Amino acid sequence: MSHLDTDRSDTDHFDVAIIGSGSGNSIADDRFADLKVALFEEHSPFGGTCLNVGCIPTKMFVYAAEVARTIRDSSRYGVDSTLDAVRWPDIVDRVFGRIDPIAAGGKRYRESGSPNVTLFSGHATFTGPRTIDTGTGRVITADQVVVAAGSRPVIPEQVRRSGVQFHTNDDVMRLPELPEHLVILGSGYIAAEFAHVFGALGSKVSIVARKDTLLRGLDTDVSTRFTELAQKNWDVHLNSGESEAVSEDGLVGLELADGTKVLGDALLVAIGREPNGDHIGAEAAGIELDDEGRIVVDEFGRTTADGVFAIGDVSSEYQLKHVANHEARVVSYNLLQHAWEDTSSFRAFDHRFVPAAVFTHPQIAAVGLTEAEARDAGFDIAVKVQNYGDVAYGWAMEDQEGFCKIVAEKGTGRILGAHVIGAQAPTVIQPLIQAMSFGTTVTEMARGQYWIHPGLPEVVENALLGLDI
Ligand SMILES: Cc1cc2nc3c(=O)[nH]c(=O)nc-3n(C[C@H](O)[C@H](O)[C@H](O)COP(=O)(O)OP(=O)(O)OC[C@H]3O[C@@H](n4cnc5c(N)ncnc54)[C@H](O)[C@@H]3O)c2cc1C
Ligand SMILES: NC(=O)c1ccc[n+]([C@@H]2O[C@H](COP(=O)([O-])OP(=O)(O)OC[C@H]3O[C@@H](n4cnc5c(N)ncnc54)[C@H](O)[C@@H]3O)[C@@H](O)[C@H]2O)c1
Repeated sequence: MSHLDTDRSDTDHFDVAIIGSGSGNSIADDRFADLKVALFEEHSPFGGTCLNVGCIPTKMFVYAAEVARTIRDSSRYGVDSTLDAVRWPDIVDRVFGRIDPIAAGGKRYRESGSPNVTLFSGHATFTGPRTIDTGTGRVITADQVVVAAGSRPVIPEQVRRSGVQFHTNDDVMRLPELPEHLVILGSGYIAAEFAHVFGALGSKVSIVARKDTLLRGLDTDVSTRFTELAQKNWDVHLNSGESEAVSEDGLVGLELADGTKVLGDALLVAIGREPNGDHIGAEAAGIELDDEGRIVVDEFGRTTADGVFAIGDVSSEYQLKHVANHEARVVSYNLLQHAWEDTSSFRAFDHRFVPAAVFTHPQIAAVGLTEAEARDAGFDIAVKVQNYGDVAYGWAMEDQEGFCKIVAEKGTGRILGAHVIGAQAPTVIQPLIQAMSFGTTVTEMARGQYWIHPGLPEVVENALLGLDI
């Protein structure tokens, strides 16, 4: 018996407690069949952000937006077509008609299909070390706990107190009608993806960004190109300063620092997401949060409280589902070691080459260091920017927007970063993620394999060959 174990005969005592049914729900698989597990989810629908209000529905909307865009752009290829109508309610039904039953099925499974798991549909709050008020009238204890409580949209105080009606990713995908004019506060992933979705489906889109570029966290060449293209596609207000939410004549929107009013019939707030670690009684549990409200974890996912792990948006600087999934796999394994202080049998998080993609128009994907980060880190680097339009498939697409940029270390030929903007960027970049993860050098990658001709990944091949390493 480890020092974490307590009295197993107590009905309110569990082997493992998991707070959050997003990535947390994947932890208790068949390997946990002999363990008594408590799972907490306060929200309906069940299944967390990615399934219900994040990755999955947004990408289903993005696909519909791509179809609409393809139709609108078809004449440049000699194919004339007209977009007859966008049936927004049918698009919403297609998305949630698929997702809602999956969420309901997931909940049913945890309620009645997995006998070792007890689902508590309430807000979990620590009242002491590994002691949790379930929000359903019971207090439970557990030998080990995983906090997988995710994050929520940041709402600026001036928007909150204005009383102006606004939306977030939680509800904007279920609007009863397609807005004629959507005003978006923010310039990051969510703003870029929803601008594409609503813009392509027919809404006028205004983006209000505090600074001079959209998607500022990305490589400068990518964010600059994206900002230029966004200015052609949408009504973009850069350097807005702090905006106030306003409503006028039945319209809602923002008043920028210079007094300009940007008004439409719906306002979307997308200025980042904050971790939910401040809502779980962290202090009573002995769980430390950092300055940005994230739960502090080590490479094994251990928090500062004995027996308590954390994964995903609540503790990770990467608010990405593939990272939350990876962390869930690692912590799931570590839980089964029934160890805490002796980490010799534990697995560690691998955050070396975390990729990300923005499913906007054009699509964007990145992995590793930006050019500026590589220079700041003191690397002697070679950089190559290869246009989609330089390779045969890019000609076929008449592409004048996309490029693949690779940053590599001179001498060693090590790939330090890759940045793609253009059609299918998240797919085009995957071989570069693989090369970086397995330590394949520029020359090995460029010439150690065939590149299908004339496939789009030839843009990667040519970028590699163009590097002066
Ligand atoms: C619009 C949008 C699009 C996105 N698209 C992508 C994408 O394309 N690719 C990608 O990689 N990532 C994407 N993400 C990010 C991704 O959704 C998150 O990184 C991921 O879902 C985080 O998973 P998680 O398990 O940490 O948290 P969540 O999935 O948020 O799960 C946390 C759960 O815990 C519950 N909970 C919280 N506190 C308590 C409590 N005290 N008691 C009981 N229950 C509690 C919450 O209700 C929630 O269901 C997107 C996010 C958004 C918002
Ligand atoms: N495809 C994907 O993987 C995907 C898609 C959507 C969301 N996500 C995840 O969700 C996270 C949150 O997305 P997001 O777009 O809300 O945040 P974000 O961090 O991507 O971008 C937020 C933007 O809002 C700006 N901002 C901050 N405060 C502001 C204010 N008061 N007024 C105006 N602008 C302000 C910031 O400068 C930043 O550019 C992302 O960082 C990402 O990790 C991922």
